[in-house]
Amino acid sequence: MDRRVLIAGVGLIGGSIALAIKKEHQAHIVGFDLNEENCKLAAKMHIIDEIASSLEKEAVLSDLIILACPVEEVGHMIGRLSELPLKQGAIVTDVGSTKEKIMEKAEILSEKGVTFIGGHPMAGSHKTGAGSARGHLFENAFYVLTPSSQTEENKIAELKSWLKGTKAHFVVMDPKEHDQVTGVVSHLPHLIASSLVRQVESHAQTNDRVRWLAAGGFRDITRIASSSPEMWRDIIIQNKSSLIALLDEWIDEMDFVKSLVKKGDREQIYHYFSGAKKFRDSLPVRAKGAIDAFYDLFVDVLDKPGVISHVTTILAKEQISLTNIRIIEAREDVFGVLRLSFQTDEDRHRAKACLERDGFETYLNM
Ligand SMILES: NC(=O)C1=CN([C@@H]2O[C@H](COP(=O)(O)OP(=O)(O)OC[C@H]3O[C@@H](n4cnc5c(N)ncnc54)[C@H](O)[C@@H]3O)[C@@H](O)[C@H]2O)C=CC1
Ligand SMILES: O=C(O)C(=O)Cc1ccc(O)cc1
Repeated sequence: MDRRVLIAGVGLIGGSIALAIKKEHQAHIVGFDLNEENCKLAAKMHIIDEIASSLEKEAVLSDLIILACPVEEVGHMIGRLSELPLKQGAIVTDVGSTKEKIMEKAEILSEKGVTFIGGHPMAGSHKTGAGSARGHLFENAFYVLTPSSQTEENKIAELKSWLKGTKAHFVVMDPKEHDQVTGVVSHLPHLIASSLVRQVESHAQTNDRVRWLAAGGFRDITRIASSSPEMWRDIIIQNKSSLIALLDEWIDEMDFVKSLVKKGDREQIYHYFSGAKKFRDSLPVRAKGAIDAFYDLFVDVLDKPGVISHVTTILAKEQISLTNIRIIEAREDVFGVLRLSFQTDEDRHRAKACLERDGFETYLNM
C-alpha cells in the first residue's frame, strides 16, 4: 500500500512540495485546506490525490504530515496534532518562514514521542495558492531544517529522502540563528519594501504623475510587497524580537544616510554607494532560490520597432516557451535591456545559444 502524506495548507509552498514529492515517491497525497476552492483546484491539477474531510481524520493515517499554512496557524495545528494518536514513526514537519516559536510549540509533540523537524524552503514568490505551485520551485535553493535535540539522525535522513524531488540543498540550523538571519535578509526587506510602497502611495494621492512614473527600479525593489498580507503579518508577529533590533539598526542607518545627503559630500556619497555595490556584486549567484525564483536571461537589444517580435520568433522556431518578458529601462544596471524568463535552466541555455547564433549578446546574471 502507498504511504500517505498529508499536506495541511495546499497553497504555493504546500502544492509545490506535493509536486516535488510525486516526482520521487509513489505516495498517496492528501490535502487539507480551509479554502475549499483552493483544495478543489489542487485536486483538479493532480497536485493532491484526495481532499481530506478533516485534519484529524487524515493525520492519524499519515506517514508524513507537512504543515504549510501561515506560521501562526502552524502553531495551532501542532496543538491539534498533539491531541491525536499519530501513526508510529510518523514525521511532522512545516515550511514556515520562522522557526524559533514553532520549535518551542513543537516540544509538545516531542514530549509525546512524535518526531517534529522544522523546515523552511528558502525559495518562493509573491504569488499564492495551488494554482501557482511548481514542482521545480525549490531546485537549487537552500532548504533549512531545524531538528530538535532529541531528533534521531535516521529521521532527518528519512525527511530528506521524502523531499529529494525538491532538488534543494538541505542545511541544518539552530532556530534562533535561522530567525536572526532570515530577519535581516528577508523579513526586514519585506517591511522596507512595504513601507516604501506606502510612502509612494501617499505622494500619489496628491500627484497623479507619481503613479505613472513608478516603474523600473521601484517595481523591482518592491515586488515582494505584493505578497500575501496574511502570511507576512504572521511572520512579523513571530519574529518580533529580531525585527525590533533590526529596525533600530535600520533607523540608525537612515539617520546616517540623511546626514550624508544633508552634507552633500560627493566623496562620501560615492563611497556609500560603491560599498553597497561591492558587497552586492560579491554575493553568490545561485541558479535559483528566494532571490531569483525564475530562470532569467538578459538580452542586449537595440531600441527599434520589431525587436521583441524578432526575439520571440527565434524562440518559437526552436519551440522554447517563455514564462515572462520584460523591458528593463535602466541600461547601467544590467548587461541588457530585455529580460526573458524561462521555466527551466535547460530552456534558458537553449535560448541563449540560439539567440547568440542570431547575433544577439546575452547574459545570465544581473
Ligand atoms: N510564499 C513564499 O514565497 C514562501 C512561504 N513560506 C511559508 O510557507 C507557508 C505557506 O505560504 P504560501 O504557500 O506562500 O501561502 P498560500 O497562501 O499560497 O497558502 C497557504 C494556504 O494555507 C491555507 N490555510 C490557512 N490557514 C489554514 C488552516 N488553519 N487550515 C488549513 N489551511 C489553512 C490557506 O487557505 C492557503 O491555501 C507560510 O508559513 C510561509 O511563511 C516559506 C517559503 C517561501
Ligand atoms: O518572492 C521572493 O523573492 C521571496 O523572497 C519569497 C520568500 C518569501 C518568504 C520566505 O520565507 C522565503 C522566500
